[in-house]
Amino acid sequence: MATLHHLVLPPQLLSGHGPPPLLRLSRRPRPLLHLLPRATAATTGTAAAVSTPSDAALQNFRRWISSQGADTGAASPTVVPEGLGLVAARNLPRGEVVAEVPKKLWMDADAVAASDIGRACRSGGDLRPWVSVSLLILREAARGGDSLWAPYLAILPRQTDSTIFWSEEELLEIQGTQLLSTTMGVKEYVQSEFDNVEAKIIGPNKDLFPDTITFDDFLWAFGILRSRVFPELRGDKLALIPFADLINHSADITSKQSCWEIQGKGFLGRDVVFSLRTPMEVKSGEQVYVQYDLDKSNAELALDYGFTETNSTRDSYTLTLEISESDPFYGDKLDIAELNGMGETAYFDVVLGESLPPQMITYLRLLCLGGTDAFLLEALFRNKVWGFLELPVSRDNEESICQVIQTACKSALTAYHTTIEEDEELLKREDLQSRHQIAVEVRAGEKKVLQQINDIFKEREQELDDLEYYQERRLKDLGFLGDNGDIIFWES
Ligand SMILES: C[S@@+](CC[C@H](N)C(=O)[O-])C[C@H]1O[C@@H](n2cnc3c(N)ncnc32)[C@H](O)[C@@H]1O
Repeated sequence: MATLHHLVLPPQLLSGHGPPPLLRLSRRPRPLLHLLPRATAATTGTAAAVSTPSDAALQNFRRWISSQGADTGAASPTVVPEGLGLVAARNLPRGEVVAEVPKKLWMDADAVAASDIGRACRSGGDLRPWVSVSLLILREAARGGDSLWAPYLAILPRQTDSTIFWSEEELLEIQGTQLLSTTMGVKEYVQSEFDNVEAKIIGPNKDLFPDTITFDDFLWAFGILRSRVFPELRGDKLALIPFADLINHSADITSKQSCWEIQGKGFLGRDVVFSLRTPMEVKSGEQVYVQYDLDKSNAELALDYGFTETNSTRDSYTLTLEISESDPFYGDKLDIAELNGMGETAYFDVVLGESLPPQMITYLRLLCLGGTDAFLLEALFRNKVWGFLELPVSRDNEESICQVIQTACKSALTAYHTTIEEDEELLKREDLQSRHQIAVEVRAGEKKVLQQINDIFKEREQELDDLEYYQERRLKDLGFLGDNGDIIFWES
């Protein structure tokens, strides 16, 4: 039987009245974040309610970046509605270099290796690049003014509106969403990585990490990387690039062309720089923007960066389909799925206003195959069955995929605590706080996609009598069935 997962709120978020907390006698560790002085003023209004650095910190950062050999004359870090951003210091034609940041300023694996935590990170075994760069950020923050990066660390935000930083109360606004489940999954993953580095690196190296590093500190570093690393610089290439990472996102930029490159400069090209270019012409005094990622859904934007777009192509829902182990044909179905590049579980991202992903219906037909259609699962058909499943197999099979999906969509829709109409009313309000707005946009988007999927299969259910099924196609192929559906006998 096909199963389609919808995601439920973890019990601790369903009620504000859990069991009384256990009394702990240990001192609550003081988070390292107090060492990070991104300052005071909070921007309000339609944009994110983010804190912005003091004038002094910003001036200090500007002085530092140019004194370190970065070429940043084309744009200036400035307070903008999105927090900090880069504002053009002169008219910039499309493709003009906005900044060149030398490698010695990047916070990346090489910087970790060259730093005083390099040896500890190496001895910690196979640390993921983001984990070791996070430790570098935290270590450098703890070194205060002694750190090369102190002026940069001082202007980093303490938080973004990413859902990883939301309170339990704020998370209640995304009850029932896939975003909630992903957020909780990411936090659990970060927690397990934290437990590992705490045991292997932080604990045994008190000389390097004399201040307590809490999970919140580590989550902050993770959030900084997640929101500021250019998407193509992930994995081993992961690097935080001061100054270049101040560039904000605009939905108006739809070019797929990359806005940056890594270049060799100077004698024999030995001086490696990160070169950021403007994807659009920008007038002096205007903010330079880029497109962070055209393929991310609103839920992904909310999780990674803490904002969403009103563009409906960002609304999506991931259907998870799986061949149940209790299915009497489990082995055969799995074999067929694997032969066709799929597995026991398949994920399909359905986007609002777009047709269903290729192979979704084929996979669904496989999941629901049974009864008198089960002969198609026999070894004899193994190499052809996927092709057969691309078209309707039988009325029973097609009816059951329609019902499975409609039941699953309806069940997923009941997990949300508001209707699409209620969400749309809320979105008309101008006083919505940024996190509330993100929550409403994501949950409304998910529900619209679920509704769309439900409607597609409801409509299909009405058409079951008009579809052509495997047996008819087969008879036609063999020349036994006329176009109007009558059986052709040799005698006639
Ligand atoms: C790469 S940083 C850009 C610099 C950042 N604004 C700062 O103050 O340091 C990405 C973060 O900027 C903010 N941001 C960027 N583009 C935005 C947008 N279009 N709307 C709202 N916030 C945005 C989000 O907080 C995001 O996580």
